[in-house]
Amino acid sequence: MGRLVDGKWQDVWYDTKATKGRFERSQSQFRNWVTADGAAGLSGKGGFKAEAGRYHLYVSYACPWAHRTLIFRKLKKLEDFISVSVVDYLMLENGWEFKKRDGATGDDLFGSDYLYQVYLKADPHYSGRVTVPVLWDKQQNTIVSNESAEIIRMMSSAFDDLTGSDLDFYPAKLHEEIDALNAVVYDRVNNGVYKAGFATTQEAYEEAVTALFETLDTLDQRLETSRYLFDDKITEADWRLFTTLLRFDPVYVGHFKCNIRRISDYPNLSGYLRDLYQHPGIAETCNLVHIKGHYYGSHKTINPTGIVPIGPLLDLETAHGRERLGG
Ligand SMILES: N[C@@H](CCC(=O)N[C@@H](CS)C(=O)NCC(=O)O)C(=O)O
Repeated sequence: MGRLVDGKWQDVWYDTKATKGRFERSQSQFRNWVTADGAAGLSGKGGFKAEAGRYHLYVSYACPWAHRTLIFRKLKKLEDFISVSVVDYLMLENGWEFKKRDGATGDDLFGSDYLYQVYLKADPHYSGRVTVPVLWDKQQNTIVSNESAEIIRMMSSAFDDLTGSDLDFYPAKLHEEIDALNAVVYDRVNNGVYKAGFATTQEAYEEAVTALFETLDTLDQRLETSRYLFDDKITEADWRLFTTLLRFDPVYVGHFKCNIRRISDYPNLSGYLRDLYQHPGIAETCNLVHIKGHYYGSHKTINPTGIVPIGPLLDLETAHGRERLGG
């Protein structure tokens, strides 16, 4: 775990001293957008037109943020249009590494050893964290974006003329509602588990865990009568919640001490998780060996022995019974 400072790698863990033990996630710095015609998007510069074979994704199967992009690449039929490299699941003193083992592919573009070397190709003086996912432009040789929330929005629509996909996970009439729910789920659930797990004071931990379970309780109620978060059509908000729910019982309950309840204890969230997992194409994007191996093996300040628990037994394949709610 570490960061680049003016282009030099430094091996440092998150500093929570200045924030009373609270983990604060830093902002992603590459914020350009791929658009259908290459015009500038909501932030950054223009010049990134949607074209077949031009872009490359760097992901980790372990990472919930990168997992979003793998799901959108699959569902939006982008696999033949955007290539992908998968980092090794262990993230140690050199940050994310490229190795060819257990589904990790190595760096298919440059043969790099470490992901920070890819960041340095885009900006030799980069300062900041070296995170996945990364959307790379093979034409301009730079990073388009390292912000998953924005990469999935690009994938949602920019390539539609090429792929012929008309699946819309962010329908215009729901923009405000989806954005509002995403903001809560991001703060209290997606990032909430990290705030609990990386807290270094009791107060910071309890604050995060309390907010997390209050929100899970509310979501479970919402899903009592609604198959997905917005009635019977899957939206972006569902996929953003899914990647955290998938990791919850195998990792966040134990490793991040998010243990008031398990997802399997929630009557509706548990079936909802299975429903999304069983959606065509999704199981192939899920890799529990990388997920468990990464968290338990990489965070030595939390789990010094690196031992990966064998359990829990998961039932992701069993019937979810949610067809009764429509969709
Ligand atoms: N806001 C970013 C966050 C990405 C992120 O933090 N990814 C983690 C992996 S789960 C990472 O690469 N962490 C490395 C680090 O913080 O040094 C996004 O959603 O794309």
